[in-house]
Amino acid sequence: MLKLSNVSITYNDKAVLDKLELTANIGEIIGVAAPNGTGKSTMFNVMANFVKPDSGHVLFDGKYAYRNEKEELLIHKQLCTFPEQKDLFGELSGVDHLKLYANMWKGSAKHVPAVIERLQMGNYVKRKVRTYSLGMRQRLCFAMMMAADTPVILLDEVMNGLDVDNVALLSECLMEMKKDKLIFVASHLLSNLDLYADRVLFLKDGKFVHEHKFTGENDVYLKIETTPEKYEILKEKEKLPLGHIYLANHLLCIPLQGMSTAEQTKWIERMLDYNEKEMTVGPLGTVEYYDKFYSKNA
Ligand SMILES: Nc1ncnc2c1ncn2[C@@H]1O[C@H](COP(=O)(O)OP(=O)(O)OP(=O)(O)O)[C@@H](O)[C@H]1O
Repeated sequence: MLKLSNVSITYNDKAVLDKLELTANIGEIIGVAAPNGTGKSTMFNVMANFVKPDSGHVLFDGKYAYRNEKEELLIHKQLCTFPEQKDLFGELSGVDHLKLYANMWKGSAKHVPAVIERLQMGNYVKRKVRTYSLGMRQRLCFAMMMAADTPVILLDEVMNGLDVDNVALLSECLMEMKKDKLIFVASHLLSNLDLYADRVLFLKDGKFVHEHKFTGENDVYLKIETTPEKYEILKEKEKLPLGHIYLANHLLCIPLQGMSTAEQTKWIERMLDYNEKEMTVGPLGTVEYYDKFYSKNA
């Protein structure tokens, strides 16, 4: 559906995207994680052709690239980027915004009432946008994208400024929407990505340094909260298994895959002496991979 090939872009002598490769398909939610200023928005801007890469290209449906206006139009009919709050019109109502997006992409606004109902916006959507709170505006931006209902959606910081209930509501909507869409979500709300993403891409130095897939077949780790001092003692006294990692100066992860039950139990018992807060068993999540790639001691 969407393919990036050899995409590079340099700003001020820094390769923000460096020969980036990616293939993504309908039915997927793809999380993109990286610290501020890494290149997530730049990647979306290239996907939407708001920025031309120095080299490489974006291909849709195996045939359309941004080679001319006709192709750009064909792609833009299929792709919607998350509107920014600053692009909303204070003197128009939420309904006006929704109708605008619905008509622009679908040529009809028949589905707008269903969007309003799903996002529980009925009590304020007829008011002028200048009277909305931050969270109300953010929900409207999300609703506009639902109204556009395109097959490809690029969401940059979609959960910004939302309370817990609204994060849960939008997360549910994303899961409902994904069956006939390809959705990208760039977010700093890392554990939220674990809820709905099929895979999370970690961008660093212009490339994806890791792709975390939520396949249900991820490696299982024993995760122990321990101090750097205790970790140093551990390294000396215990022969830690190959593949263990110590994340962000606080979390030791010991791979349990391939160990017998007796061996696994032995490690749990041994770690009781070193554990500071809690000890858990499970796969590494987005937060832990993020620590692995971006914490100061990574
Ligand atoms: N038009 C531009 N001119 C010069 N530098 C730019 C331009 N656009 C982006 N950059 C630089 O490219 C880098 C990546 O920026 P980008 O906005 O893509 O990061 P991001 O990962 O989306 O960050 P954030 O999480 O803060 O939104 C930054 O160093 C930024 O200053």
